[in-house]
Amino acid sequence: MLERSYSGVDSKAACTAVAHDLSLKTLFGVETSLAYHPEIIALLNRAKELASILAFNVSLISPLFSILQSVSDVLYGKLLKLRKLVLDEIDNQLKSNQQPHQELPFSTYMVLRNRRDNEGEQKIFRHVHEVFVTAGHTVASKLSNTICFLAVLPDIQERAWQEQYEIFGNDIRDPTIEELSQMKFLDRFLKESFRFLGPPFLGKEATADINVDGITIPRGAIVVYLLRYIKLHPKYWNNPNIFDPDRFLDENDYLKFSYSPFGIGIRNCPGEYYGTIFLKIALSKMLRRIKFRPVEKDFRFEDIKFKSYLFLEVDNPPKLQIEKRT
Ligand code: HEM
Repeated sequence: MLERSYSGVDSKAACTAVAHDLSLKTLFGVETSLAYHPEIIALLNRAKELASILAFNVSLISPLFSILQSVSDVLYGKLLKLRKLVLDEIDNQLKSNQQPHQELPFSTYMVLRNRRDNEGEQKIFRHVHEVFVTAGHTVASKLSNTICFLAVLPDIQERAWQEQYEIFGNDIRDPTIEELSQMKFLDRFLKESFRFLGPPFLGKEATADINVDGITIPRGAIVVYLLRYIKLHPKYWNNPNIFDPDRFLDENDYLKFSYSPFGIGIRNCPGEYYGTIFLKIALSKMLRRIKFRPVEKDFRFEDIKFKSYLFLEVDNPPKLQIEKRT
């Protein structure tokens, strides 16, 4: 039960718990309440940091493979409690499930199939862990970072709340798909947030010789495109460093490929729809219930520092004060 207000809330830990709980619930049908397990949250965040160090130093993976394997086994070992929570819940679900297995959540069905194929528990848990990383960490970091933007941009937060009020009045029920599609300002807010938060760069291998402005990129070359640079370049955006959701009012105002937070082409993100819907539901529910502001009152958007993990993330999230809306 929310009291009137809390001060000093660590949005990163809170959002890691919420996002992982929800992705486990959606994809495995498992209830975990990770907010009551701060040590698991800390380990999950450490695992993400390890993964991002490797992502930026792929050349280390091969020479250090056996060391990395042991580090990751220690990490998985420490996550035993989580493994138990998840696998016990899946077992309960399977025991009480009267439907054919195809009716189970997709990921539970995958675990079951792995078991039938006699995969070891370690391998099965790795499958569960992959879901944490792709579905849990991505939305957790986006959720905590967008809350941080709302907190330090009170006018934007007020407009986002106003839109919710127009759709729901004082009702705090879950939104329907139709109501989600009415949240145009929230859409623009998320788009603008992703301009600051998406991956700093993406890499692709050229599958054929490609000619770009007279320069030939040979087949097999790795092409790295610097998204961060493009998304904040004054050639493509007016006042690129200003946080302005309304720049997305007219989609013709920006070049298609100067904005691609979910990647481009056939290997783009398959979780785009899930991730966006997740964030809209979570933010809609929060905006209607609470107001965020930084404990340090002078903290402004310009004070935010970004750091590259797998994605760009707010490196210095302010502690938040949250206040219940009446
Ligand atoms: C809102 C948060 C998310 C963002 C910003 C995001 C962004 C991205 C980006 C930029 C890529 C690389 C695409 C490319 O190389 O062109 C990617 C790949 C991927 N994402 Fe996401 N993602 C998000 C959420 C999710 C979720 C929720 C899932 C799973 C349910 C997911 C699963 C994946 C997978 C499996 C890939 C690899 C696709 C492949 O290599 O074929 N993502 N994501």
